[in-house]
Amino acid sequence: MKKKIAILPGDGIGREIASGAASALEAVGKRFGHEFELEYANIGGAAIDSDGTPLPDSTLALAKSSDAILLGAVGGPKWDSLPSAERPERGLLAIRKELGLFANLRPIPSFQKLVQSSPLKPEIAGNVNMLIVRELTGGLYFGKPSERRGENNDVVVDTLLYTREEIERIVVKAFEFAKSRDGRLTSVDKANVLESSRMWREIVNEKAADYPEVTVDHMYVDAAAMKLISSPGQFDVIVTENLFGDILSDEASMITGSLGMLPSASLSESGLGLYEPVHGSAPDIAGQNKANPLAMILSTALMLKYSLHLREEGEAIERAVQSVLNDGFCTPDLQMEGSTIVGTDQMIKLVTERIADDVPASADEVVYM
Ligand SMILES: NC(=O)c1ccc[n+]([C@@H]2O[C@H](COP(=O)([O-])OP(=O)(O)OC[C@H]3O[C@@H](n4cnc5c(N)ncnc54)[C@H](O)[C@@H]3O)[C@@H](O)[C@H]2O)c1
Ligand SMILES: CC(C)[C@H](C(=O)O)[C@@H](O)C(=O)O
Ligand SMILES: [Mg+2]
Repeated sequence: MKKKIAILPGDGIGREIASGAASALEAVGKRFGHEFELEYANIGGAAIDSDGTPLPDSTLALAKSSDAILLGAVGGPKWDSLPSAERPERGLLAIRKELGLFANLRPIPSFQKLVQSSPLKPEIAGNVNMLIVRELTGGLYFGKPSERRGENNDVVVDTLLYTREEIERIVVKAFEFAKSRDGRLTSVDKANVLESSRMWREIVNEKAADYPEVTVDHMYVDAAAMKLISSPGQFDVIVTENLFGDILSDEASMITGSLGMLPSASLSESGLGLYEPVHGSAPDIAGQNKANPLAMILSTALMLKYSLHLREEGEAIERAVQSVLNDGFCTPDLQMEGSTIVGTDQMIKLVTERIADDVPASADEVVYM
């Protein structure tokens, strides 16, 4: 089977970890007899430098003509002083909007082997398997007006806007995931203050009638932030609006132990998917061979499962990652007893070799989604 994959490395560690995705695909292709045609394009700061815009038309065209898209990360100090409409992050927001990638899935599992990496007590962090379903193309990120005003530019407005349809489709997506998992859905909002959250809650309650097998509860976002730390094991699927989901997923990464461990999938109604780590371009460690490439490699596994419908192949990557961690290898962002710290390149090599080797499933296997 031949599939075309767009790879958009972006900036900072995005460029270092993207090679992990390519190596993993090469190993999967060899072992399972698939041909992956990888085409690279710029996005973010790299695209500002090459084309003068964070999302060149050619990058968007490549993404649209591909079977799936892999993205590293965008942004960095070099472009931080640009006006907000010209920043690297705008390229990321624009590709999400242009491709209609409204459903961002961020699985948060605990790995037994990594339990020391979490600042939480092992009995709290050790038994978690949650999925954050984040709305990705609406809310404060896209509402207009969003501008500085007044004679001295000292008044500012951002707009949190959602249509009923936008909320319905993400809520339905979350119910579907909850139905196929543990049957528990937590909708996170701020309905004690925000009108948008009141409509969100109304829609969740309406849709609940179609999913009698799913138990629904509502939680205010401030309380949810606390519960993620005090009792993360209580969550199965969380559904929430764009900004709340952004913040809560970085917080939740500390349950697994590092931002460098969290992959994500962003899906459209047509089925096109973009896969990227939850983390950013990490300028503080870029170019030092210190970045954890596993979030990117695990995003590649999600791509195989959710866009290319190659579940066995995706699980082969997840199993290879697990096996490398079980043998005590980790990048500097992780902590394990008796571990061997390796760099980005070596971690990529270790995982790639084990994809080729067909490692057996381990007893504490983590399946991301
Ligand atoms: N999806 C994206 O492209 C994305 C996501 C978040 C932030 N950003 C951008 O990235 C830039 C830096 O933002 P930030 O520093 O707030 O967030 P960040 O996620 O880049 O980094 C936060 C911290 O986590 C560490 N970290 C992140 N990924 C890691 C990995 N794979 N391995 C080891 N350590 C890792 C970093 O070293 C840093 O200390 C900004 O320009 C921001 O806008 C982009
Ligand atoms: C870089 C930024 C625009 C982005 C977001 O806020 O969505 C990032 O933080 C993420 O989580 O993917
Ligand atoms: Mg974020």
